[in-house]
This record gives sequence, structure tokens and C-alpha cells, in this order.
Amino acid sequence: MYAVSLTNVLKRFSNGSEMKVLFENMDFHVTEGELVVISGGEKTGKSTLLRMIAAMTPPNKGTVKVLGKDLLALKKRPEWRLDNIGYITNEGALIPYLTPKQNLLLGIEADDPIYRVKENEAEQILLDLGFTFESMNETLEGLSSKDQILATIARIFMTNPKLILADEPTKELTGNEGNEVLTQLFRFARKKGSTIIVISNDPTIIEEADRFYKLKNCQLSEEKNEAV
Ligand SMILES: Nc1ncnc2c1ncn2[C@@H]1O[C@H](COP(=O)(O)OP(=O)(O)OP(=O)(O)O)[C@@H](O)[C@H]1O
Repeated sequence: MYAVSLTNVLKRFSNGSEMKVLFENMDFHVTEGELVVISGGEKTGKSTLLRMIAAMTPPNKGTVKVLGKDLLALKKRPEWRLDNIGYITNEGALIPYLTPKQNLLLGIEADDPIYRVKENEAEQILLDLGFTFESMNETLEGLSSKDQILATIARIFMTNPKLILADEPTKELTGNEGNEVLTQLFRFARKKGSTIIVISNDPTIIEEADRFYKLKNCQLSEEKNEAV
């Protein structure tokens, strides 16, 4: 089954007196469990594509189906998004004055019978992503940018989303750090069987993907992935 299926999509924005067309007659299909990377030039519509898949902006024409649902027919979009989609960007999504572990356990009261189970789960995810017991209990603000993004990824996997959308999450990282974080993200997605679509121009991560697309001329074109 397709996790994501776009058929004949047109997306455009009014830009003052002009219409800016981002996608035209665009088809895009992602099978459940696939790891897909999309790259593209500046302002080609990469973020808009992910926002459309997350039911944050509708197509002007065509159909967007995600996890079997036609998004135009969805009634409770924010609830549906929370239940099904993990959305990662390079902007902080966690509470900076809490620790990674506290961020993962947010909303679960310490006297809730499920707390111990969730605490153990949070610790296992954080350890698996390279945190120590010490670093998972430090305030987020005091951690490196790389660890802050890894904590965001940990939070995403706490909710077991069926679909993960990652919009250049490592844009601000330098050297190998971006690649290390994306490798961890892919490793976790494979382990959990999540479908993942990542916007990235990082050649190393493109090699690790099942499929690689370029966004150009208002279309997504599948490119050869050297590693496959
Ligand atoms: N809500 C909106 N209203 C009007 N125009 C918009 C809106 N959202 C996006 N656009 C326009 O669509 C174009 C593509 O934007 P988008 O952010 O999707 O591209 P991108 O490829 O992610 O950009 P970047 O290179 O910054 O990563 C931009 O020119 C932007 O101004």
C-alpha cells in the first residue's frame, strides 16, 4: 500500500500580481516503509510539498492521499496529524528549559501507572540515539545543536508515527554532524518500520535512501541512487 500518493497535483500561490506555480500535473507515490530523500533548488517548493502531505496546505487541483485518507475529506486535521505524522524541521520543537528526558515524558504525570513504562521507553530511545544518562538529564539549552536535534528525533519516535516528514532538519549543522544525525534518523525509521520523507541535499544520505527524487520544473523526478 502507498503511505503517500499524490495524483495530478497543481499547487500555486498568488505572489502579488503573479501566480507562482510550484507543482503542475505532479504524481508522487511512496510505499509504506520506504525511506525517500527529496532534494531541489531554493524556493522550488520542498517545504510546501511536505506541508501538503501533512495536511497543512491543500492542493489547488488533484488528490493527496496519506495513509489511505484523502486529505481534502479529513475532518479533524490537527488531531489526525498528531496521531499519524512526525514532523521535523531545523527549528526547535522541544521545550528548551526541560531536559531531553522530560521533553519525551511531557504530558505524562509522575503518578500515572504508565509513567515507569514510558520512562524506561524514553531512556532506551535516548540511549540508542547516543545520549548518556547524564546528557539526557541536562537542560536542552545546555546541549549541542546536534544533541538538540537528536532529542527532537527521540521525541518523534516516542509517539511511533506511521509517517515521518523531515524538512532539512540538519540545515544548521556543520561538518559530518548533519550526516550523522540523518543516519540515526534513517536507522531508527528502519527499525520501527516507519515511512520517511526527508528533504536534504546531503549526498551521503541520498545514498542511504530507498529512492531519491529531485524537485525541478514543477515536477518530482526520480533520480538514480548510486547505492541501489
Ligand atoms: N503561504 C504562502 N503564500 C504565498 N507564497 C508562498 C507560501 N508558501 C510558500 N510560498 C512561496 O512558494 C515558494 C516555495 O516556497 P517553499 O518554502 O515551499 O520552497 P523551498 O524549496 O522549501 O524553499 P527553501 O529554498 O527556502 O528551502 C516561495 O517562493 C514562497 O514564497
